[in-house]
Amino acid sequence: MKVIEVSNLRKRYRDQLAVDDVSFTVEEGEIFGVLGPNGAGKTTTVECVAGLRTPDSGTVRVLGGLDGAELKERLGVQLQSSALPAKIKVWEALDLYASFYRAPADWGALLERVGLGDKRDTFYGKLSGGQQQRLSIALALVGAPRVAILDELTTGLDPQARRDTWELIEQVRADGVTIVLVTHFMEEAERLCDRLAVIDAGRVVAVDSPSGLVSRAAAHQRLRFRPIGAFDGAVLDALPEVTEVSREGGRIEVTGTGDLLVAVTTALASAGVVPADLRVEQATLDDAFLALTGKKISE
Ligand SMILES: Nc1ncnc2c1ncn2[C@@H]1O[C@H](COP(=O)(O)OP(=O)(O)OP(=O)(O)O)[C@@H](O)[C@H]1O
Repeated sequence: MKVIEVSNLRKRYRDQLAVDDVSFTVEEGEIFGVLGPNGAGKTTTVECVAGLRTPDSGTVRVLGGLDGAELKERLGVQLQSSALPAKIKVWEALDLYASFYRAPADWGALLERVGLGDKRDTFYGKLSGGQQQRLSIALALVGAPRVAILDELTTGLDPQARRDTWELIEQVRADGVTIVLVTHFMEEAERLCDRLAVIDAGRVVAVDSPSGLVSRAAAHQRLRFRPIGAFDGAVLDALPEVTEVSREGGRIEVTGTGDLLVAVTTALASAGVVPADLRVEQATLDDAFLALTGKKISE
């Protein structure tokens, strides 16, 4: 079931065209990434999805067409700008946010879940960056939403806090919440997202799984090995994944697409050839992004 349908979305701020033509759909239960460099139009797009901005044109349908109060009940949003006053205590923030919903989650349990059980009475201003981020995730979830939009979830966090947050997001998804994750971190996108929309300059340049993007955009992967056994290049030439087989001294170099490693190793095994010193130069999501947009994403 599609929980979000965005079609031909367009949004201009005075002389700045922020979102030019964005379309994508999000399936129930997936972690859907919106990936792009700074200023690509990601935040504007998700603000339109959340009903916080009105698009100039195009349509957004969430959960079959909810809007207004119904939409707010079902959608949890964590935006980059949602800073709280320094003097609000953790429990007060949760209690306040819970009061906005007809059927809120048990925020005590949520607090434990985000690892802030012992910070109930701490002022927001006294929390570390990672703890503030965790609280903002708890606040996005306090209405027990079916869809959560999380914008730049781990920006500014150290690597450990970032990994902890990723684990938390996976648990939230396991509970059946559909998640839209705005990010410009490739590692985060690769690790968490089932599918991604790559956005550049207000346009969607591709929608696919991380591995699909990698194999689609970064067409050429390369394998190198030293064959042990009687090697005949024709065995590999015949594979649809293989584009080229070349020899360099005693080493073989194979370029190709798709599941090249599996295809080549399987074919070699059936031909009785052992690929010694096998090296794989795997394309990454960074390569895919570069191939799709012509630029490197800034971290
Ligand atoms: N309220 C606003 N008024 C005017 N221009 C805006 C406003 N918000 C965003 N913009 C501009 O619209 C473009 C898209 O911004 P947006 O915040 O949607 O991108 P983004 O991909 O989320 O970037 P970032 O990761 O830096 O937040 C940018 O050029 C930005 O400067």
